[in-house]
Amino acid sequence: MSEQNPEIRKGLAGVVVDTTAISSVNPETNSLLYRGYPVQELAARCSFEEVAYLLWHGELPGDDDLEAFEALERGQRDLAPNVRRAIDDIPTTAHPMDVLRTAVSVIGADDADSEFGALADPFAVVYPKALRLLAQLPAIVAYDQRRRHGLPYVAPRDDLDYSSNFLHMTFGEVPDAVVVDAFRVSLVLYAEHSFNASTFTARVIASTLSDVYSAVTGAIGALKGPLHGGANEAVMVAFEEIGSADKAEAWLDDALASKRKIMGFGHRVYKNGDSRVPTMRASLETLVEHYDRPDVLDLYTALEQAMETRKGIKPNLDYPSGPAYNLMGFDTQTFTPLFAAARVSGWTAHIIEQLSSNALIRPLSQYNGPAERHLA
Ligand SMILES: CC(=O)SCCNC(=O)CCNC(=O)[C@H](O)C(C)(C)COP(=O)(O)OP(=O)(O)OC[C@H]1O[C@@H](n2cnc3c(N)ncnc32)[C@H](O)[C@@H]1OP(=O)(O)O
Ligand SMILES: O=C([O-])CC(=O)C(=O)O
Repeated sequence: MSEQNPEIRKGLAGVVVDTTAISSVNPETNSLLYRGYPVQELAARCSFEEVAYLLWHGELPGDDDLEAFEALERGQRDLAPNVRRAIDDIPTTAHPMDVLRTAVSVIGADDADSEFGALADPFAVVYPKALRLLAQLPAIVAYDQRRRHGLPYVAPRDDLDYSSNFLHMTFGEVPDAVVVDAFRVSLVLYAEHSFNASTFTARVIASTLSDVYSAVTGAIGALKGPLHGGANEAVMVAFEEIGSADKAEAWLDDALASKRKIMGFGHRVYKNGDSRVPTMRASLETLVEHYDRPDVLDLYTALEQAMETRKGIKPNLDYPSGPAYNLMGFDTQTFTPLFAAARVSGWTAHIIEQLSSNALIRPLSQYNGPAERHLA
């Protein structure tokens, strides 16, 4: 690369910026591996807790490891009173991702030992904070949805697994097993995806030796955008705009004519379909059957087929997860915070990895402003 004619890759498209042992996204084989395991196998057989453990530790837990891990996670699920007060002070006109971002900041400001420190052992420094955030994000997300409906905080239950407790704290009861299972699958699929925009944001912030909470707060900000995690919310908005399957084609033609991006379709890395979609679509199908809502699947399929015909672009994970979260009873604006609650496992695994072999992330740019000039 010469200074005169540097190769510029807008959006870092196709640029390999570092190595990672956490996950591998393989568009050629349409596969996604977490620490070597296909995500479909993990989604079929593992709890979200086991997957978070795998991402952080590099191996699946044995029985004793899992028991100890679950005890730690279940023991820290409740929110401190000042975090709840901070949430209460935020107007309900604020987006739930803004609430989540703020609540994580408050948790970080409460941690008297928030700095990375000497970095002799990044895992030892980051892991307890990562686990605390993983345990507390459901309480923030659930409470925020409830207060918007005038409902009180529901205390966590330590006899429930992560997914069941999350739903219990949101809805005040644990729904049928089929619903809990679809929710668990979504969390496993959302947990990790290599150097996506929010994870890269977390790594950039970690690379300056800032702190875990700043890195996670920044990642939440990056995830909020509709080109990234915000798309699951935007999918539902589009479904509501369309209304029914018979209107999907006309809606799409209008949207494309006005140069709109169709949310939940396309991907920077997968150009021939997102490896996670079939698994999440199968879970959506179980929900459609459970709630007897074939209209949802009809609309899903109609828009997917129209998009394939018009643009040849396939859905990403946000496409099936949006309607799935809607059927479960989550508010549309709560969808991206659910993504964040799962992805905090991946973000923090990457923060540990970044710190374990750190280099300040600071690329170059080519200047194209005015030539040197001087004050008159
Ligand atoms: C879990 C996740 O975060 S997955 C991503 C979630 N985001 C979305 O669903 C938002 C909608 N999708 C998009 O905006 C894009 O597909 C992105 C941002 C995800 C990927 O973008 P890129 O890799 O930069 O692809 P790019 O934007 O260059 O698209 C290539 C072409 O396909 C078109 N295209 C890509 N996605 C879409 C879409 N969803 N709707 C309409 N056209 C699209 C682009 O307009 C572009 O067309 P052009 O060459 O005529 O200009
Ligand atoms: O990898 C990406 O760019 C976006 C994505 O699918 C994810 O973060 O899950």
